[in-house]
Amino acid sequence: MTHHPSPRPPGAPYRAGWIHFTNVAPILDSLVLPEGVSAITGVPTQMNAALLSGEVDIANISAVEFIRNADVLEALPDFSVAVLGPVYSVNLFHTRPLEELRRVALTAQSAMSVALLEVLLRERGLSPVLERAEGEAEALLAQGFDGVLRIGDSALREWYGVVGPLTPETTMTSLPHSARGISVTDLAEEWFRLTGHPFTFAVWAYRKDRPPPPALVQAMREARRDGIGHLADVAARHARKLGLPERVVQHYLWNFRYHLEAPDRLGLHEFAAKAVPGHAPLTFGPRPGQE
Ligand SMILES: C=C(O[C@@H]1C=C(C(=O)O)C=C[C@H]1O)C(=O)O
Repeated sequence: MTHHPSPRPPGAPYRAGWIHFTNVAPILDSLVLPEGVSAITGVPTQMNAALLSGEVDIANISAVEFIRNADVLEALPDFSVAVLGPVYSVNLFHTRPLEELRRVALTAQSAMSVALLEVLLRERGLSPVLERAEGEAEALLAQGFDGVLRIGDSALREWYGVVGPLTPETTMTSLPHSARGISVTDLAEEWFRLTGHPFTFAVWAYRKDRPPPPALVQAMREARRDGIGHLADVAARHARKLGLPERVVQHYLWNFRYHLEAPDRLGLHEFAAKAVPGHAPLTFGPRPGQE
């Protein structure tokens, strides 16, 4: 896919598009946009489209859209939403074993998780019917789907609703994977079982002809340092918003890898080879200090 919107006129404001899920809060919550930069927010598929149409100049987008459009996009070298092992918020809720799935409901909010699910099903030689359908997992399961893919804050809440509660004796990782007849398969954990690598869900991508002003990248790095340095506060604030225990949100957040380090790139390249064979080479901006 190649898009050619006209270049930004000199002096025009630089526009950012943020997917503002809780997992990006440690970067975005304390971000102070430099002068001349504005921002809109939306779900992943909206921000993917906004970046590709030229409506915004930079966005934290689904990694798969970065890979599919690697000919026109470049990514910041040190920003990611990645995990090694479970992520807790990219979940397949199912009522029969994976091998017996017939009809799976997909969310229209996410490009990444759909592409990941397709890779994981293919690796197991499975091919259930995949359909777009919105709604809560339990409601969709009651309507005849035997699998429901959910992402983001609502997936985290629904996961906890099925497998919780956390008690002082338990940890997030010791919670069961099924309860009340519903199993939850965490797609990032499945990816880890398959590859032993992290899974990179999002990168911060921009059009190659519209790189971000250095002041914006600097502000993002400072905001991330502040957010990670005050993770308990970020978690407490978002736990209230989500209606989840603080301990759950704190574990959810500290589990993310936000710096696109070598293992995260390895996972990204491995996923790219599996999901988008023949993709253009992935390019990244200069590393901090080398700009
Ligand atoms: C892991 C998640 O990460 C997000 C998932 C995305 C997607 O599925 O396309 C895009 C951006 C990420 O921030 C999540 O929100 O559950």
